Amino acid sequence: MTTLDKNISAIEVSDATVRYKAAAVLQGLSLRVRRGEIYALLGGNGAGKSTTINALLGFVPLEAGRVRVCGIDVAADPLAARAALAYVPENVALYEHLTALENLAYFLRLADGTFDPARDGDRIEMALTTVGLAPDAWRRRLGGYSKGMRQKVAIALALARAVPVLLLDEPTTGLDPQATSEFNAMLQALRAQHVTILMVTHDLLGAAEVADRIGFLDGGRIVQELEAARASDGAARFDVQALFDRYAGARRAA
Ligand SMILES: Nc1ncnc2c1ncn2[C@@H]1O[C@H](COP(=O)(O)OP(=O)(O)OP(=O)(O)O)[C@@H](O)[C@H]1O
Repeated sequence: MTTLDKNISAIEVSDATVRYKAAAVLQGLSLRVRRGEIYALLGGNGAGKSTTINALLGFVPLEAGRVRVCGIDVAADPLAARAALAYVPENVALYEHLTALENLAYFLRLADGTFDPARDGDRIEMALTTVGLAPDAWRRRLGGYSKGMRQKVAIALALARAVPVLLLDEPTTGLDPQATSEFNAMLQALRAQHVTILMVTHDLLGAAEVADRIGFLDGGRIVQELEAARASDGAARFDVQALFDRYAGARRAA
């Protein structure tokens, strides 16, 4: 994984404008996520959250501005930028008829032809352990997995590939409280490995539990940004009432 350097931006969006036909969806969006940081991007329907992810992945052209991932300009070198990213959609697409171990081995070999599960299997096991997938599930087909378990496999794949930046789209939607709490624990484990995470969500309270910073997107730009206070044990804490007030303020300001 990458070295933790809080001064280097893993994600840097500067004055980005994206237009679909007549409508400007991102309107001068600026956003920085530091290495090893968990950033939650909140916003109402149509605020431009998915468009922000698509801009990071180089799937939508910018009318103005710039997007960089680990210092790589997405427009100039989309393949190199994409190699630094793992995108985990709300509904993960992996092979249902393969086990977790087989899925990881297959996709790792696809990403790197020299990958050999017999020699490099430790990488897979470490990744599955970090995301907290119970070992008794490793040899079961994904067809019988819950949504939370599939998500763990997708994130384990990113970890095994040593991808420095994760983009998570609505990761806790449809997870039950147990799976949500496991997801939160997994994010802490990823943070310990200095993975940078941009998480798009509608869940303000969930974001307050795991994020280092929360940004509110409205009208295609960040209208409020809040940083968690650090407790003496190092844990990030938000004042939840202040968050709600700021969110309401953000929506009025937009
Ligand atoms: N390919 C497209 N062509 C035209 N308009 C689009 C396209 N994709 C998104 N839009 C519009 O851009 C706006 C922002 O969409 P986006 O999907 O980025 O919002 P969002 O914040 O992710 O919303 P949600 O929470 O509903 O997923 C919306 O008004 C949407 O209808």
